[in-house]
Amino acid sequence: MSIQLKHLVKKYEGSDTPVLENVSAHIEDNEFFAIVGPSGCGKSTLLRMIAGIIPITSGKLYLNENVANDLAPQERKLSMVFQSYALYPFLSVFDNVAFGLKARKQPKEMIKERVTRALALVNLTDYKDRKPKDLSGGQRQRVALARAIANESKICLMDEPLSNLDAQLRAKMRIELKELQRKLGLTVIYVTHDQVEAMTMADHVMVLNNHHVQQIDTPLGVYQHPRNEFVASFFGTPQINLISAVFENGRLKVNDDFIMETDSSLIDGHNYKIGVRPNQVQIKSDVNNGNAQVVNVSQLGDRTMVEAILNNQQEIRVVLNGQVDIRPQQFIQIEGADEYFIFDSDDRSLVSVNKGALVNA
Ligand SMILES: Nc1ncnc2c1ncn2[C@@H]1O[C@H](COP(=O)(O)OP(=O)(O)OP(=O)(O)O)[C@@H](O)[C@H]1O
Repeated sequence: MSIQLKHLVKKYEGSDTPVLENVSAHIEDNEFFAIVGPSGCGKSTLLRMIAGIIPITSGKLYLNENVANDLAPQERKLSMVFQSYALYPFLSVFDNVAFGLKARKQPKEMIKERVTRALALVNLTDYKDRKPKDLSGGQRQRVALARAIANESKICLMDEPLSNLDAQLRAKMRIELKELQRKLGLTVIYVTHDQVEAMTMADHVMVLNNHHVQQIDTPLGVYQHPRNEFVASFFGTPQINLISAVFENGRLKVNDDFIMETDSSLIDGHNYKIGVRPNQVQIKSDVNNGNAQVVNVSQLGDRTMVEAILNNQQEIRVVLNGQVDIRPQQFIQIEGADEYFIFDSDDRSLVSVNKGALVNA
């Protein structure tokens, strides 16, 4: 089932400012589509409009190329998995999974077959007689998932379904969910504020902020070609460095001491932001007198994160592979970047992707 959003707008009753403006997207059949963005940006609102739980203010929603704005939720033939699993505490796992099918008065044999298969898919066959209170968080999550699967709707909407799980279980469930989606050929729309979740699971990611879609792209696309400063800052840990600079005489002047080389021709006298991912910063650490002083070092196991101050002004985060022996107070030499982005300081859009050396003014 494909889904199309055309210029969707949502205003809640009693408010003049829209929560969402002009949201358009095409979600292909069998696609895992993630909606990401900070708290309050309207992710759940968008999902609820697609589900039919709240009305669309304007714009059109197409399900399989048919306008679906006015269809009741049950007519949309989709299933939903929420952050709170919404399981019935007094029903067994089996009956929880069977609930929707029973409510629709499906034949008994068919219900048994579908529920059994759904429970097997999520590895819960041995737990079918238990009550939700006797399950772990991850198992409860899988019951909710089995219920969505048993409905055999081809579209599954998920709102932060893994947010109540501990880090280890989350990582495991991400893989299981992705596998299930592939195996069953589901079209999944997945809401999360977690960039890692979006990056690891999705075929395409929609980044929402400030009532608008910032970018729709593949996970690599949003990382390698962020359309603006917000997207660049949202993806990647630790966060991208953003350094103010002005374009003068064919070079980006960071301050009176430093200049970043660029081969882009920019507007003379205009302000830009240099965006450098921490792992793209080139440094020399075995120097007596470098251009930056280390303020903090975090050993991350396989990597070392160094926070340093360039010329007592600009803070720069650097990530180095392996365990590197660098200490606070020490000087390092920041040499430039293997790759960096240039953003326009006014509208914060991406102007170009560069590589260059940081040289003395
Ligand atoms: N029923 C409602 N009436 C009025 N405003 C609402 C209603 N529901 C949500 N909002 C507002 O709409 C905005 C978007 O909310 P929404 O729940 O869609 O955000 P979200 O991106 O899912 O956030 P989170 O990640 O925190 O769950 C918020 O400012 C919220 O306060």
